[in-house]
Amino acid sequence: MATNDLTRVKGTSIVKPIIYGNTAKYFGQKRHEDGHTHKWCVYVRPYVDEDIGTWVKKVHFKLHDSYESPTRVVQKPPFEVSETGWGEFELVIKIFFQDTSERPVTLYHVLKLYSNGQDSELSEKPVLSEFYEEIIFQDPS
Ligand SMILES: O=C(Nc1ccc(C(=O)N2CC(c3nccs3)C2)s1)[C@@H]1CCCN1
Repeated sequence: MATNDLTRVKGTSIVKPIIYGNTAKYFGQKRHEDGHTHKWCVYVRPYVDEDIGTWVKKVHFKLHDSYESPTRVVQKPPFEVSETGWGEFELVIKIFFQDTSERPVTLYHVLKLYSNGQDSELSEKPVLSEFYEEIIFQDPS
């Protein structure tokens, strides 16, 4: 059965594995105009190579309230937000599905900028913090 088959099959579930998290890179110095030190990208990606847009309608990324327009709505893949900043904070990621009968899924991710704990920003190496999650659709329509 194609994973996008829309006929409802009782007693079945469809598992859609995803990766979510962030990459970050130190500028090399603090930016004078705003004190920012890093660029970063937060994302939701499929674990396997597929068009995630066939089953994800949009993703909300809720940044810290000090950011302009802190709730970023991404309506098509790639589901990611790129920003700059100086610190680490918790983001809320809310995933909405093409099948509107499916409730959205909310994930929480602490933005990681420093490889070895707070303020160890001297590393020129990119930082990666990502997690595996399985979205399970019970008795999909
Ligand atoms: O860092 C932390 N919270 C942060 C919240 C927002 C941060 C940030 O990077 N930015 C706001 C954004 C702006 N730039 C200009 C105007 S608003 C750039 S950092 C916590 C505090 C203790 C440990 N972690």
